[in-house]
Amino acid sequence: MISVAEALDALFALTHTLETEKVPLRAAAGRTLACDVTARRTQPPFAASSMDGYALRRDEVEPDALFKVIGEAAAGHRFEGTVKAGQAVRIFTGAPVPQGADFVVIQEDVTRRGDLITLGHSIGDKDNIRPAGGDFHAGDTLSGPRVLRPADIALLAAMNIAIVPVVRRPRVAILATGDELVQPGEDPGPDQIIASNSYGLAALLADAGAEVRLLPVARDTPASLRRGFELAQPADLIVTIGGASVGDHDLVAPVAAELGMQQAFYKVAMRPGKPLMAGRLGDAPMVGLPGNPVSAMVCGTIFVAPMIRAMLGLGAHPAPRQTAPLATDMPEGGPREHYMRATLAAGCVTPLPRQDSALLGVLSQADALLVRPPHAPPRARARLSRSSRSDIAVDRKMEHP
Ligand SMILES: Nc1nc2c(c(=O)[nH]1)N[C@H]1C(S)=C(S)[C@@H](COP(=O)(O)OP(=O)(O)OC[C@H]3O[C@@H](n4cnc5c(N)ncnc54)[C@H](O)[C@@H]3O)O[C@H]1N2
Ligand code: MOO
Repeated sequence: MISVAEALDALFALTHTLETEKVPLRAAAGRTLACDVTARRTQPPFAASSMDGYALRRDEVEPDALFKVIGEAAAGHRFEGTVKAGQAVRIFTGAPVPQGADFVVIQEDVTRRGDLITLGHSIGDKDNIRPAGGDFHAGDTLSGPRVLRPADIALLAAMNIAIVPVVRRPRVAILATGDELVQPGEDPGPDQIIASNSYGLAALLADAGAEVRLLPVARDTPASLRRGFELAQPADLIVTIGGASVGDHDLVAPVAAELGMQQAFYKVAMRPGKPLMAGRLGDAPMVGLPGNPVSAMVCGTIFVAPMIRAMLGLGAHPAPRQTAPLATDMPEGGPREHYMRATLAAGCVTPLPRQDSALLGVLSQADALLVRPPHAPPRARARLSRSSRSDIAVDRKMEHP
């Protein structure tokens, strides 16, 4: 059996960065910016007032100084003239500062009578002017690749970028297998259960940036599985669920092999998730996830979501990890790397008491996976010493590593 790190490397070797496409700015949120984008303008494009008040010359600011108001500058409407000695221009937030002026006195510090103003006594040094280019200059870049957050969308808009180059979303086809499976909302027979994994995986991979197709469940026959693989094309990644183990009805590997799958590996030294398989089927990588619900979700988090990010050009990186103090004593670990469902509270990590890989209720309570290396020695609960810290994978929401 290969290690988790070896399996992840083999999976990354099956992927490549997808091509770039252009989308309108409104459709770019959450997408991956494909390359550096260059600002088409300077912001602000002119020195702008940051307050409502009066624009005048700094060297004339002194208590009780008197000025004549010669005009007005509002946002979108500059004052065309020049401010000379003894003159001021009424100005509003966002307006271009008129020529000759280099200071804005806020209106609260001014007394106005007709077109004359008198300054108050506590004006201070702040000029209340935002310099041209104070935010960014034409030619500055927003660097890619990166996942575009709302703040990035605002920045691109200000840069006057209406069409955004993004990496195409990986098309993922999810094929659940098993005679026992029906869709949510259907009426299961006495021996049937709901195909929960497909929905959890779809949510996980869509969140990672994929465009997910859920195929009809394949029955436990070679013909139905073959049909499922046909329906999976075209895809950038085919993910099967179930039928990966050694039972008489576990047909994914033999049928995929018959269709020409070149196997990269089968079985990983991890718990849960041991019967994971992967390879290339036609042009697309294929990952065969184990059927147990938690196994499928853990493998999705540790392997498939990182593959999606690699295809988006975000780099070949494992799910993020951090360390946290252990809140409870732990016995010696087993031979496989163990991804234990755990909770984080007050910065400390606690494994949940039941770790059966069928328990979705436990997975839903978890907000982290506690990673125990193979043959981990017993661990005492942390007493605020660094040596008692344990690795945890993924962030608070397991679907978003
Ligand atoms: N003799 C052995 N038996 C098993 C071994 C083994 O090494 N030797 N490995 C066990 C482990 S570990 C796992 S994990 C499972 C993996 O089995 P399969 O990938 O073949 O999965 P299935 O048998 O099809 O299903 C297992 C379990 O999960 C349920 N399931 C399947 N698909 C879905 C779905 N889309 N949504 C919800 N639940 C699903 C299925 O009904 C079964 O209960 O094998 C062990 N056995
Ligand atoms: O590997 Mo299975 O995934 O332990 O339940």
